[in-house]
Amino acid sequence: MGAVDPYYAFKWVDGSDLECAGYLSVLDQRLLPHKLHYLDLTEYCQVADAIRDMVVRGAPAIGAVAAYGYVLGLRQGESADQVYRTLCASRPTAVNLQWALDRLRALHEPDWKRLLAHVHGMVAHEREVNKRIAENGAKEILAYWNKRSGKGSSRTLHVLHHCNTGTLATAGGGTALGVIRSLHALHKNLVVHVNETRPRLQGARLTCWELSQWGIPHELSVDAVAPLLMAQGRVDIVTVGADRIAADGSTANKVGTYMCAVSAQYHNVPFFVCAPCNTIDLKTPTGAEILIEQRSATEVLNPLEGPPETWFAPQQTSVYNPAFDITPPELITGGIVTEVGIIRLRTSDDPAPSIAEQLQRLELGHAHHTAI
Ligand SMILES: CSC[C@@H](O)[C@@H](O)C(=O)COP(=O)(O)O
Repeated sequence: MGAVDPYYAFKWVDGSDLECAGYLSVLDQRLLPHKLHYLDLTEYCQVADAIRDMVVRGAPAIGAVAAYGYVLGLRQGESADQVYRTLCASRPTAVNLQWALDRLRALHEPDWKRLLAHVHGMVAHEREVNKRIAENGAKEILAYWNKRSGKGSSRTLHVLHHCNTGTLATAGGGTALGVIRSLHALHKNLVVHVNETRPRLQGARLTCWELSQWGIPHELSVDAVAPLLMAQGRVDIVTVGADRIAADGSTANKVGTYMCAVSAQYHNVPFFVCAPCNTIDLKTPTGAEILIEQRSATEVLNPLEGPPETWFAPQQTSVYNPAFDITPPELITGGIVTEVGIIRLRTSDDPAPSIAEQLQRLELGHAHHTAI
């Protein structure tokens, strides 16, 4: 899958002279699918605001963008601690953000230009990681599909996807959507059922847009339709991304993921989580310790930010708006697709080694494989 998209979620633009030392260009995802508009960020607080306001979103993308924000902060002469704290607080659930900032801070590198070179390296690595996730996931799902429907079967493969996990959400070609894209290259007869993903509609606005850019057939439904689609036998597999995976496999992802996983298990549909290894947070033992970001009531009550007559509910309505939910490991029946291979989750009738053990083994195997 060597396709290059005509758009990007973020890009560092080098300065041409001493007046302009370079800046971070980010696609304003709030305006999609109607407008492709890029913002130029030169200060770390602008980066923190862009992450908080979801100009840029998606766990791996905000990790990379925060890393560039850290460089901008040091270039401004701000203290490393201050920049770290501000960026870390911008969105708390996705571990990639903290992971990237921890790595940069640990370098104790005062020269922003050297740090910038380091961040470019991290982003290039993430791009490779995305490619491998896409390859591993497509291979795994195709093997499952061939077994189920007969090798070479031209039957349509129906994939359900929640939220957005494509180029827009990552530093490369995507996680779960990257898998779908690779799968589509191998098995043309594929349809993606896209959940609209209330309240911010990442599925409707972003995933449908990316799938149409890529020429992949898709159909949009409101989130609550997912269990019915499964009951009707119209979903063969579910693939989602992840914002943080605890040591026991519990997965924080966009709210609505858990509903899909419960339903997938009930209907015997394999459920795959696709994520880079740096989304696995072995320091967090279970899902109960994952901090779930709470977002504003406005997102639910008045998403168009219009006059009172366009509000979706009475103005005083009290709102609970968690951005993510937690899917327990026993519901991740397909496994976790990473760049080093597939992690199998412990189920009651199929005990598997811990995630830490599997990760270590897969990483060793991967290092061996790439060395030869
Ligand atoms: C590629 S990443 C997985 C997740 O980051 C994605 O599915 C998701 O939940 C994004 O949430 P968002 O709130 O849009 O940042």
